Amino acid sequence: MAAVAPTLARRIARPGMLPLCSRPQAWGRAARQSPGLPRAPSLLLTQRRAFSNNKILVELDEGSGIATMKLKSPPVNSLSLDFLTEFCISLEKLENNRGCRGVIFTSAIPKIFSSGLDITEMCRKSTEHYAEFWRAVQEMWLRVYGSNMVTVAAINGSSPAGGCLLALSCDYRIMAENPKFSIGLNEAQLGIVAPFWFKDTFVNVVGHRVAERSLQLGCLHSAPEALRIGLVDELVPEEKLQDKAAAVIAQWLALPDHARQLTKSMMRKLVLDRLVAHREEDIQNFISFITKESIQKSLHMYMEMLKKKKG
Ligand SMILES: CCC/C=C/C(=O)SCCNC(=O)CCNC(=O)[C@H](O)C(C)(C)COP(=O)([O-])OP(=O)([O-])OC[C@H]1O[C@@H](n2cnc3c(N)ncnc32)[C@H](O)[C@@H]1OP(=O)([O-])[O-]
Repeated sequence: MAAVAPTLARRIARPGMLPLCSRPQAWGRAARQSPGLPRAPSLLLTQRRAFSNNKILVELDEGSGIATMKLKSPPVNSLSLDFLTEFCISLEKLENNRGCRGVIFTSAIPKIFSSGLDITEMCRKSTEHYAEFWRAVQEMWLRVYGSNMVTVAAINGSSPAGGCLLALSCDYRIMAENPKFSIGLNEAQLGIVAPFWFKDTFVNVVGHRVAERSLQLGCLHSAPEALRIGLVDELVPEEKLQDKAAAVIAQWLALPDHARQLTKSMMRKLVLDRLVAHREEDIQNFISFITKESIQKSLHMYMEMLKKKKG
């Protein structure tokens, strides 16, 4: 896998090449085949296949067609360029496997789902690096938001900013009912601005008013508050999270794939098309924004604040 990752990173990064996700995936593809009557995954006598790279562990239950992608990039599952590259490779493998019909995203790190974009990737780097990094962030979102598969986030820890975006991009969100875990698009607290496609994804989940207030204030919502505003769909005790996620996917997979996929595509197309049509412009916007001295100062201060809080 280590040999494959830089190749994909280059494919994602090279402006002249057709981007991997030049077209969202939820349309223009034949429906996945349902393996038969839907059954609860626990009742199946099935084979599990696992594959892993440095930062993602994938398990596919071949009987139910449900895969689990476990994020395992200590200490906090930050979305670095390497992480995003490996994430997209793993997801692409599942997308290409017609036996896989649903994916659960969860974390292998206790108490943290994902800490969002890796802030160090946005500090004092070259414009080439920023372009490569931002293309990889776009790619993750295009792949998850446009996926043909049923996607469920089993949020077993805190999930700020980019971590929240990953969860928001899924079809369904279940969070561990621990009031210490928080989730939200807190970019404003770092002195940075969530791009339009983060905002659109958020609005599509919670509605305009709730999204506007939450974005302007850079809110991190506790798990109960996240349920109240519709940012997550349900809370369950942490030990029941994975079983609940599998049961939800089984329920969604009970419908004919083509009808569910076309409906998903119809609901998400506008937002996906907007980024696909303006991908390069969005990268340039990111570069102009992130290279501002004031923004670099804000990010530096935020990282210092994280270190102080720790020490
Ligand atoms: C336009 C752009 C849009 C941007 C979108 C984004 O996603 S912006 C991202 C917005 N994200 C946020 O605002 C989240 C900021 N993070 C947090 O709030 C907390 O770290 C936590 C709640 C995730 C975990 O709390 P905890 O007490 O369990 O852990 P801890 O706090 O002790 O950290 C352990 C180590 O990890 C480090 N590190 C942490 N996060 C990041 C990161 N994103 N990146 C890099 N590094 C990060 C931290 O510095 C420390 O390093 P050290 O000193 O060991 O070298």
